[in-house]
Order: sequence, then structure tokens, then C-alpha cells
Amino acid sequence: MVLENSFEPCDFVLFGTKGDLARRKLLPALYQLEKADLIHQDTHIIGVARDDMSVEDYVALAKKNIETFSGSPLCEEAWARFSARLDYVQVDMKNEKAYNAFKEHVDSSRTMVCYLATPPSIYGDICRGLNAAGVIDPSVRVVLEKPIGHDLASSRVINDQVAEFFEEKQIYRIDHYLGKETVLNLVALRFANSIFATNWDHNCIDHVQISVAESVGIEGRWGYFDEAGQMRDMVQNHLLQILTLIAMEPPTTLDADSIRDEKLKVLKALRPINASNVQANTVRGQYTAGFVKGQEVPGYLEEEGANTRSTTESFVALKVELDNWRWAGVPFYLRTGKRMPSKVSEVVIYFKRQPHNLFQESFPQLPPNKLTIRLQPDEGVEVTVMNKVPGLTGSKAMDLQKSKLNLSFSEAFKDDRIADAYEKLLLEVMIGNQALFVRRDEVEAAWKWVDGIFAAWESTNDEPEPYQAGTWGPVASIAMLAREDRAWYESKIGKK
Ligand SMILES: NC(=O)C1=CN([C@@H]2O[C@H](COP(=O)(O)OP(=O)(O)OC[C@H]3O[C@@H](n4cnc5c(N)ncnc54)[C@H](OP(=O)(O)O)[C@@H]3O)[C@@H](O)[C@H]2O)C=CC1
Ligand SMILES: O=C1O[C@H](COP(=O)(O)O)[C@@H](O)[C@H](O)[C@H]1O
Repeated sequence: MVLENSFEPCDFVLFGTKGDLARRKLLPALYQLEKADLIHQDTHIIGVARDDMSVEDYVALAKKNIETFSGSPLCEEAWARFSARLDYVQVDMKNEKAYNAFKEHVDSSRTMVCYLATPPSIYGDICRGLNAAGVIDPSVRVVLEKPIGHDLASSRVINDQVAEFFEEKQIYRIDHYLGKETVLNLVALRFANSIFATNWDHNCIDHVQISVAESVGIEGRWGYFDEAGQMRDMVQNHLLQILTLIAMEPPTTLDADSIRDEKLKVLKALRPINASNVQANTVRGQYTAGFVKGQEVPGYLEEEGANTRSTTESFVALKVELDNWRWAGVPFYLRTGKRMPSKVSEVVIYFKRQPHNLFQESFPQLPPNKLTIRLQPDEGVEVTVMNKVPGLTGSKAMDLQKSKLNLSFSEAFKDDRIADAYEKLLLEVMIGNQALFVRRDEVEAAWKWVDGIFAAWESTNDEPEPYQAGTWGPVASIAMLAREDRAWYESKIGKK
């Protein structure tokens, strides 16, 4: 890495430090940054939760979580440095007066980063508490987790509550997919390679598929997930963000607002899905009991804490169209679901077929070229091309074979560790670069479009279709593409 502690020291305050996200992702990510020597030596990390706990107990808890979730034994030297930065404050985040205790733990001469790893419903309380304690100034940065709100109206309320105390340039809305190496690579692939840049529109591309399949279920988060569903949990944010990076016009620079301006235009160009086209363009599913990787798993309605009459969707497939010049007539098919056969996220760009087939005799129908971007796992990029099979066959009956140009990150970048998305994003917050964070108008444009789909679903009275855990979702999602003479890309990983 080029960065050498090129940023200022900060007080990194982790609200909700005992929660699932902080334990599984944020503390391990901070520790990895420490290990890579990317945290300024004078930075402090202050955990905030409502339990009464000594700093020693907090350090022990952080150690346990990092050991459990970082997947490798702790490096003693890095842990010694990291643990020396840790501090803990007990705050009932809904109680404005409780924030006075917090004041003594931060240093106003340093930048303060407040990461709100809490339910969004208390973001407003936290901002008010920080204000009451007099610790907000223009240098303070606040990091908000997704999904912000439940729909456009509730997201506006939350964003307004935060905006009462922070300017947009101080607000970092996290979508952790924007920190994934392979998602960032979409920008490099498109704009650093003329071979793609010049073929990236309706003239050359037939359609695009974005699949984000998860093998996990709801992981004990019934209370949260049943309110959200896969549409709010994954589509409103992660899948739409991936779509914006694939579809946006070239930004003028890599500055935060150049990129975000272009992403916003894509979100605004999303063709509304309403009662008249919802049945043709969407499929909802809910998993039933089945087997994932040979393990028997319960159905959605049998999960711990389940309301057995829930109609929340755990799978969504969508046909999305963009009403703009570049993408006219090019469908984007999106699908995401829980309890699918394997965890695999991929973008597949299907190019148009050749206008005329010179190789009729040996290959009656030339397949389209495909660019497959493997987001996770087995990160990489693959192009399917037609190739002549070496040999002395006659010129009219040239033997062709479908071949792959395959760039596998694990082979090409053997010595480089692929960092977790949160490591990248936490580093960017500490540096103060908003390019990988979502602007308020983007969040709102995404909600506006998603709200339209919810309204349309409500108007049909249809319920999600059942699919057995360990399958690729309801048959209707296969039919959605088959109607247009297309098929979902069969992932290599999924076949294992
Ligand atoms: N978990 C995940 O994988 C992901 C989570 N997110 C988002 O991250 C945020 C946090 O999620 P997650 O960690 O799963 O949620 P959790 O419920 O596990 O954690 C939230 C934490 O906030 C604390 N909290 C809530 N109310 C108060 C209060 N009044 N005073 C003090 N502490 C309080 C809770 O404390 P207590 O334990 O005492 O109740 C808990 O530790 C959410 O916005 C979620 O949508 C986003 C992507 C993935
Ligand atoms: O934001 C979320 O993302 C995870 C999937 O993230 P990944 O990095 O493991 O692909 C999802 O399981 C979770 O429900 C959702 O809240």
C-alpha cells in the first residue's frame, strides 16, 4: 500500500460496540488496519454501549471477538499496539444527559469519527446527545449504517435528524459493497481499458446479470430481517450500488461528487415498476426447509423467533430497465436470495451476437461473448471468447471452441491479501474521503424506486413463492428470463 499514515490522528468512536456488526466486522477490520500499520499512532478507539463495563473488560471482549472473527491468530505486536488504543464509555444512547460521561474520553483537538453501528432509529438520539455534550464541530465525521429507514419517508426523517447537526460533507453513509476490491475494480475495468470503455452500451451489450446469492439464512436476526426483507436488506443498497457502477457515465474525476453525481443519474433513470408491469418484472420468494451444503436447514417460517404467517421475501429477482441513451433496450436482471446453494456474487455482461455467422458449417449458432466479473468468492474477471481449435481442417469448416481468458485475483496477486470491505471503508473515513460513501440524494432516489415496487406488490395481493433452501430460488425467476429467450448464468462455483 502507498498510504503511510498520511492522515491525522482521530478519536474513533464506535457506538453499538457490543452489537453483531461491531463484533463480527468492525473490530476485526480495525485490528487488520493496525496490523497493516495504517492507523495513526495517536488514534484512540472508544467503544460505546449501554452496559457498565471496565476498560479492561472491554479490551478482553474486543480480543475475544477479534480472535473469533478475524480467522487467524492475533499478532502479539499488533495486538499490543491496538489494545493500548482502546477505551470504553457506558452511554444509554437515548438519554441526552448520559453523553457528558462521553465528553471526558474525547480530545477536541483531534478529528472525531462517530461510527453509528446501532439501529438507525436512534441515529437522531445519538446526534442530539453529542450536541448536548458540546462535542460537535465541523471536523467531526459521522458514519451511518444501512438500510437508512424503511422507505423514502422514514429515510428522510432519519437523514433530517442527522442533518440538523452535521453537514453532508461530514456524513459517511456506508454500503459495504463499495469497499469490496472487486466492486471497486468495476471502475478500473470500465475506465482504464479502452476495450471495454468503447463497447459499453446498447450497441454492443445485449443484457447484464447481477447475482448476489447467499448460503446463509437470516442468522438469528429475525427481528431486523422480517421488517426489512431481501429488497431492503440487499437490493435497495448493495445491488443498486453495483448497478450504478456498471451503468454510470464516466465521472470527470475520481472525486467523491464526480462519482456520486453520475451514480445518481443512473438511479434517476431507473424505469418505475408499478402495478401494470410488476408481475412481468419481479419475482419474490421465501425459503422452505431444505439442505444447504449437505446440512439440513429450517425454512424461513421455522427460524428462531419467527412469526409463522410472515410474507417477507428472502429472495428477489428483478428485470430492471434504464431510461437513458446508453442503456436503451438493455435489460439488467438482478437476483439475490438467502439460503441458496452457495455464496456467490457475480456480474455477467452478455455482449450482442455477431451480425453474421461465417462459421455456419462448424458452429451453427455463435454464442455471445461474456464478461464475467466474480465479485466473491474466487475473485476475478473472465472473458468468454471463440477460438479456433488448432489443426489442419479446411477453411470453410474451421473448428471453433468456446474458451476463457481468466484473471484470477488469487493467482495474479498472490502476495496481496484481499482486505475485507470494512477495512477499506474505515480507512477512507479516517482519511476523510467520501468517494466510497453514498450521498443522501442517492439513498433517496433508490428508496423512491424501491417504494414503487412495494406499492405494486401490495396492489397485487400476491405472496412470495416458496423455494426450497439450497436451490437458486423460485422457478418463476427462471421463467422471467426464459420468456425473453435468456437464462441465468450458471455459476461455476454454484455447481461444486
Ligand atoms: N449485522 C450485520 O451484519 C449488518 C448490520 N448492518 C447495520 O448495522 C447496524 C447495527 O446492526 P447490528 O450490529 O446487526 O445490530 P445489533 O442489534 O446487534 O447491535 C446494535 C447495538 O446497538 C446498541 N443499542 C441499541 N439501542 C441502544 C441504546 N439506547 N443505548 C445504547 N446502546 C444501544 C445495542 O445494545 P444492546 O446490545 O445493549 O441492546 C447493540 O449492541 C444496523 O443499522 C444494521 O442495519 C448493516 C449491514 C450488516
Ligand atoms: O448488508 C448485508 O450484507 C450481508 C451480505 O454481505 P456479504 O459481504 O457477506 O456479501 C447480508 O448477509 C446481510 O443480511 C445484509 O444486512
